[in-house]
Amino acid sequence: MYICTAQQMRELDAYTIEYGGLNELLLMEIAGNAVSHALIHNDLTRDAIITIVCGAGNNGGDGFVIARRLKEMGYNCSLFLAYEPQHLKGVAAQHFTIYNKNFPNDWQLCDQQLTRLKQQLGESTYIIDCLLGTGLEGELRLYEETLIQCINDATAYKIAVDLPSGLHATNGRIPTIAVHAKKTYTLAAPKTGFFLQQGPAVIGEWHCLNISVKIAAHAKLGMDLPQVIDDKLVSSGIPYRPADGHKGVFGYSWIIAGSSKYIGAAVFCSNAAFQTGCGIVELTTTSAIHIAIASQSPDILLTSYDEALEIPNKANVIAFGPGLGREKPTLHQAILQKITALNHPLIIDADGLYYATNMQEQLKKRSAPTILTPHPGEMAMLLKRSIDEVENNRFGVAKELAKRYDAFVLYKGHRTIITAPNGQQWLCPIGDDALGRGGTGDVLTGLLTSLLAQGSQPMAAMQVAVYIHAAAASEVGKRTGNYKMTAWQLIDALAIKLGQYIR
Ligand SMILES: NC(=O)C1=CN([C@@H]2O[C@H](COP(=O)(O)OP(=O)(O)OC[C@H]3O[C@@H](n4cnc5c(N)ncnc54)[C@H](OP(=O)(O)O)[C@@H]3O)[C@@H](O)[C@H]2O)[C@H](O)CC1
Ligand SMILES: [K+]
Repeated sequence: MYICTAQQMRELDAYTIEYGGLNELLLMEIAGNAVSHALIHNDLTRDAIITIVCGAGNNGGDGFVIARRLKEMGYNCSLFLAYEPQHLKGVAAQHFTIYNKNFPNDWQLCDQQLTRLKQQLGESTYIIDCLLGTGLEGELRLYEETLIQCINDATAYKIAVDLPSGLHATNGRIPTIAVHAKKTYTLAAPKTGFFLQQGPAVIGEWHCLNISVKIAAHAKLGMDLPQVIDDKLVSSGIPYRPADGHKGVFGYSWIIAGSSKYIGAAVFCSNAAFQTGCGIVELTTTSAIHIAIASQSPDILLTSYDEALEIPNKANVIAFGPGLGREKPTLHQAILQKITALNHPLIIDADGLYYATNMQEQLKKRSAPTILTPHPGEMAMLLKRSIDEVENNRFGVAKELAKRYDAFVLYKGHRTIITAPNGQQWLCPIGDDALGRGGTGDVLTGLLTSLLAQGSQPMAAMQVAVYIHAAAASEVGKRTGNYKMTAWQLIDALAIKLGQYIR
């Protein structure tokens, strides 16, 4: 499923109208119909008391269609207009006229004191938010701010049409206040703002409704749209596991990680790799922690980087970085030099990224794939910008880094973005605060290493890894509470989750 900015949505609308034989009036009818059907099938009970609040733009226009359709089907539905009907323009005005022909004067105006509206919202079981959609510009006006506050104050189940009013469709910012939706029925495509900044906090559960907009025309229009990772894609990306496979078939991961201070990073990364199906995992780390690791994880082969670096000849993927620390720059820089020259897929994570900043040109020349896995602080370090700057442009900076290093980039965040060297992007739509704990990043690197070792291509491995990692964490969080999930519990849950997604 493709993701659009507000501007891209407008261009695709215009294309649909010009080349698809549909006009704006019809598109709005299709949109309102699609939402009313979804509401009836998924949400509304027969005794529901529904209030639809409409603004003066086309988001409000969708609301007039929804109100008409629900009333036609006998639902108890009240329509509130934010502005006098004479302020309506274009197709929204036309749809209001159609509504008013079918249900003459069966609507109310949000009065100055908002007493009628507040009373109605208080008695409602559902509020359908059609105040503002993709047309929001700049700071919210005080009047709309007050209306949104009234909607949020009500206890009714709130459903946003296209997006919660007050949320900026493209950048995910909420300049003042936004409707806190339990659910969002978005039209034609989810908007980029759903996955950025404050967007995820207000959209609730979201569903995309097909309204005949020609999304497939994006390539013709020169748009490079990111896509959302979904269950199907994850299932198709899990490497095939033949029943007669032996350890040699399931790959050999070489993980270079850990230090006296960060023992856990090495343990979690290598165990995540081993416990998600990789045939053999070799961990190269400081000999000072060998005994601690061996007693905890006897399945992992151990070598030391305190002496000359031995390159395991069976290794088919290398991960470098978790828990290295920055205390031994000469040693770790030299290791990165050596492994960069090898013809293996190479994942660079955590402190490994610190050493990678000195090696952009060598990394760029690699013929085997390189995968960089920065969080926002590491992205800021790699691009020499502030965290605010990179976070304000997550899709853009991920592409820029991929291009600079000719690498795959897994840009961690509440909604992780993955990017191929050619700029193609995918977004993970799930993940919550259960993952906000030390060790979970090391687990992700281990899982990614394991999938590559088992034969996945880099893009598929990243898609599966971020999604399974997030889905497994949510499940553990549900069981233990999000305060309590440990990296070990997450590792245990990974293999079970992978099993659920195997075709
Ligand atoms: N995706 C599709 O193909 C379709 C989407 N539809 C729906 O159309 C809206 C977009 O409609 P648009 O008219 O462009 O914009 P909105 O309704 O979201 O917003 C316009 C109104 O918002 C007011 N506005 C703008 N900024 C502010 C602000 N800062 N504070 C308060 N109010 C603001 C604006 O008022 P003005 O006085 O500034 O004009 C307008 O009243 C999309 O989201 C979908 O719901 C189509 O129905 C079908 C096709
Ligand atoms: K809305």
